[in-house]
Amino acid sequence: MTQTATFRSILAHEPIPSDDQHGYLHIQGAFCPKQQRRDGREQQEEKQESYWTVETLQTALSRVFQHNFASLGFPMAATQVEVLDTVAPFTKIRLIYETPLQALHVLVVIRQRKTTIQSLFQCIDLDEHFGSRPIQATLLTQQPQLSDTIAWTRSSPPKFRRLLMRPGESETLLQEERATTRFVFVSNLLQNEHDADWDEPFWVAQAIRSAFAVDVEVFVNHKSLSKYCHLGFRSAEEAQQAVATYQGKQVEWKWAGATGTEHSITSGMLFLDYASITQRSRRRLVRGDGPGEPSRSECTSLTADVQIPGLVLIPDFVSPEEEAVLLAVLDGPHAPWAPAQNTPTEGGTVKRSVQHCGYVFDYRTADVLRDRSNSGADCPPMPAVDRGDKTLEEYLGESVREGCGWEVVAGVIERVRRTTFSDEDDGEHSYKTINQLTVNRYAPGEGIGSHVDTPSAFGDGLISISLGSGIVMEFNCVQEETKGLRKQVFLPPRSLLLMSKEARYSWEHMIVSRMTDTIDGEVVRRGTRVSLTLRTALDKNGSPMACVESHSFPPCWGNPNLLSPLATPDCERNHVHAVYDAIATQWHHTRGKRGVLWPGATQFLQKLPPGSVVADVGCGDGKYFPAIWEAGSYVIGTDISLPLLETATSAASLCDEGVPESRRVSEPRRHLRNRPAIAVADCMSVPLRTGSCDAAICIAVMHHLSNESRRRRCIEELTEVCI
Ligand SMILES: O=C(O)CCC(=O)C(=O)O
Ligand SMILES: [Fe+2]
Repeated sequence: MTQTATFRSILAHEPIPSDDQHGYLHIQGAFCPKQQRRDGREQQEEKQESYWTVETLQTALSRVFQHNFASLGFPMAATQVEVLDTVAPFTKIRLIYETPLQALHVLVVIRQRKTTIQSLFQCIDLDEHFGSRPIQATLLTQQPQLSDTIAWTRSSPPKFRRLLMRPGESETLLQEERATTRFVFVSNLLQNEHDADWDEPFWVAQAIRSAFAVDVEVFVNHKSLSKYCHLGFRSAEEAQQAVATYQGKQVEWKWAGATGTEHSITSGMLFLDYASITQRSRRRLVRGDGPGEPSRSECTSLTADVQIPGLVLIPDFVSPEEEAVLLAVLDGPHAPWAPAQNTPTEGGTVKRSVQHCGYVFDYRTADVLRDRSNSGADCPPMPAVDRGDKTLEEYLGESVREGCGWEVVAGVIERVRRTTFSDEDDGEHSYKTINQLTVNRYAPGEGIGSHVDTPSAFGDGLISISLGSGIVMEFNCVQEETKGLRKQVFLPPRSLLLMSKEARYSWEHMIVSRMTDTIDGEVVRRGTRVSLTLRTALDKNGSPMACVESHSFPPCWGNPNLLSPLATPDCERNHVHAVYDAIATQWHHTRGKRGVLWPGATQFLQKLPPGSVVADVGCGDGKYFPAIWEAGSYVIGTDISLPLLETATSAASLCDEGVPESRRVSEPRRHLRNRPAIAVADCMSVPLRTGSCDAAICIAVMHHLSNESRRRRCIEELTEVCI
């Protein structure tokens, strides 16, 4: 779960009518039908095309919530259902119940059963495809005067300070309030971090409210329940009073559980501080994006007008024919889209699809995964040209004519490396060290959050080629003097955008998630855009990483085995297989024949019923064969090293010369050893039928497998031959 997502569990963030004792429940999700995309993933229906309106949704939800649906376990009907959003995908719904306790019951049902939007609508026989994610449910506070829309951002040093601000508050006011805002951060909530009862934000909120004995909003997130929370008091004075009273004290948290049982636990020594302002919200204030403020500036299509030093737009960098071939391979049915990854910038996961070549960019850590042999860091190499005597353009032309998609990707990358970009102030530059490609696919409505590409991960010179639909990219200045300045640039299809120097480091770039762009006054509907982002991944010293490339296509990424454990990594080939092949004979004489076995393994073998068939995966020179035979079982041995297996079959291995007495096979069992059943095989793919063995052993093999997915795969294989 990402930082932003954790704040989903904020309690009490919506103003509600002040009248009564009703219970208010917020449910969140995408309450709008989804289309199945070609790649099988879900896509929210485009709002313009959807028949699904606030009214349809309101009617459907009323049917769901104004009945007691036994199948869903809702214990009571809501007295009112309100759709709070006015546009698809309608994410916020408010349910009003007769009493807070009723609302609480429904909350518990939704959370415990992980109720999905699909299951909600299924029960009224709505024949549409909705999301399969659990609904998020939040109980609303009874203190309407406290809440406003609140902006949270990630922590910035000092660690626990967070912003809580109300729209319309001026920066000066916030600055003044800084010392004593009405918002307070409280840490050390628990003496014992693992207090089992304290596991539900609702109880936490209840206990804190009753301990502070004044109306207070409680902001907790699931991950930090045991550690900290934020409190919103009605005034700075009340906050001040609370800080003075509770600083360094221990308090007794008391709450009534779902069944009414009283609970109580003791806090740690509380630490309280006022919440502070973060940069992001400051920027919002500077650029005046609050309610009633002037709306966004219009987009200019020419970078010349935009004037961000280091920003260069080259129209028609790829030809329409090249574009068609590129789209066919990158966005076709076999496009190797990576699994969704977490990104803290966009509230959970990257919504658009992404592919990486060369090195994976990890959105969770905002860093490049430099060790390609780690699990999750495995991705196709950079496609490279192999053009013989042809010029690059001849090679590209031929590849386009023959529809060789990967060759065209490789050729275009090479064209970028050879392009010289000129800069009035700074002379000429080219980016020959490009070693990383990220392909982004933006369906209409999808975008990318505002960011500067991690400077320690990528060098100067970020290049983005747009294919398919054009799009407006927005630039937000983060340089101190001009912070908050914002410019928009239209990136036409087939153009190349270079962000270098100031444009790369002092401006964030983003693509707003929306269905249309306003380009020079005209509203233009977005289509699907596929972009190629080319960058130079850096090592920890800031030098370009090696370019991992291949000119055999398609690069080894037959999706869905993008991270296939089946391919033997070079490190295993060179440092395991080759070594055992080379030392097989010595190994057998110095290790195998000495017959030193692991007691755990021999005990296991002895416990097997006589007559069992045992797979010895990675059997090497058959060191365990005598123990298996001696236990009255049969063995089938496999190993990747033929020389090692040869020693298992050699006369030497079958006679007892040099073998300690205790490891020799007794006379009645000798016949078993005459013809050991062995095969050269990779333990990633054991050539034995499912369930054909009674037991499997795999001794001193696992540590030779160089990543987690390969180790897991080996264990799966072992299990499979025995089921
Ligand atoms: O799609 C683009 O043009 C930009 C992508 C981007 O900014 C990124 O992947 O960091
Ligand atoms: Fe970027």
